[in-house]
Amino acid sequence: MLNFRRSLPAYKLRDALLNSISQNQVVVVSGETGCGKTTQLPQYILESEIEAARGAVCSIICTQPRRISAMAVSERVAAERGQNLGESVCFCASSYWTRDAEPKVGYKVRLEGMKGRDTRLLFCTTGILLRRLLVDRSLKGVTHVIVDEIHERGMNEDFLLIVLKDLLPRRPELRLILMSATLNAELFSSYFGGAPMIHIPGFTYPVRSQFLENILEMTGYKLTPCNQVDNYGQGKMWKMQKQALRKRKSQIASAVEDAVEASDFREYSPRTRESLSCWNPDSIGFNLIEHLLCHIIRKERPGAVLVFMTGWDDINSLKDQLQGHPLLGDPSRVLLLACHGSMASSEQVTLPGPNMWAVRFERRIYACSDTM
Ligand SMILES: Nc1ncnc2c1ncn2[C@@H]1O[C@H](COP(=O)(O)OP(=O)(O)OP(=O)(O)O)[C@@H](O)[C@H]1O
Repeated sequence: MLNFRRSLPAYKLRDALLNSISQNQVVVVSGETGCGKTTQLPQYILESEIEAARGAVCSIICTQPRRISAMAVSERVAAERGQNLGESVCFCASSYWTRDAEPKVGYKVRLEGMKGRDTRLLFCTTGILLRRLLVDRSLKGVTHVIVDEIHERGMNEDFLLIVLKDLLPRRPELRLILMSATLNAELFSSYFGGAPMIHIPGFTYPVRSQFLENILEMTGYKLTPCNQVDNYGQGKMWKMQKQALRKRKSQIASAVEDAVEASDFREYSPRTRESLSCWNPDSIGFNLIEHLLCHIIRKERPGAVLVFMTGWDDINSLKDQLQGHPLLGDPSRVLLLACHGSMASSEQVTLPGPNMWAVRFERRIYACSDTM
């Protein structure tokens, strides 16, 4: 585990991050998904506090925009530290901490939580920290606040930043660390009076972008005017009709059509060019998704696929369609998972068996890191 932690891009900047945090009240940290911001930086701070003999008095709060990430991250961090959430399994390298006194990792989300007297690193939702601020305006005893995923710009997150900015002059020893993907770091830095920015370079996983034309070329799938209307089942005929009869194009659809027209796609096969000429950008295209999933599952080693949809209706209808497919609907090979904020957290965390594929449907693309 230690070797894995050291292999993450964040580790190379550990000292620089800690130095900057000790010298500045606010620091903005950015880096690509998976570089180790969420799981590592809070631990670096905790470890440096332990090294400075402040482990028993530090209190680090790391906010997450969603319940599922607060819970999953705390579990992961506890596991990396050889702990179970809320209890201590002490094989700390230093013998300084007795079993009971070892600083622990916990989480708190609405109506659920695992934290105790010795919790020094707490993952919680933004809403939980806002609620605490209602009754404890100066965050008494808190030494570090880490606001993660600030680029998502939710109402709660923005409001939290306003409240924290107001609090900082009254708590000069409090440290605020803002973490974001690469987007918008400057914006947050300037909001906090030019706070220093640290960028963690490097990818943990290689990322390749494949656009529609590449997918059509790769899979040989042919789009026709008829196979792009999705089946929402008998009860939802209105949705199919809306798709088929839509007269006014959305702004995005018009922009996409203009871009498609402007490009001649000369390097692609006639089949792909023909498909693109009749593509309806307003349609989600369940059939294309089904075809692509089959292609991935047949060609690649077992793994996971995330499919982002626009809403619960789409998620359910697509899942229904795939369940009837001989390959995708085979529960011994593929685990189909629908995920939505209204579902219980236990339902959202289901793991596939060995050598099985997991295909998970999500509504929000920015939730992908949690799901991974
Ligand atoms: N629950 C987990 N199980 C296994 N590995 C995990 C888990 N959580 C994180 N990891 C590993 O730890 C690495 C760092 O994850 P971390 O969440 O800290 O990255 P990040 O930079 O915060 O990404 P993001 O911006 O998406 O939150 C990941 O690349 C992944 O390999």
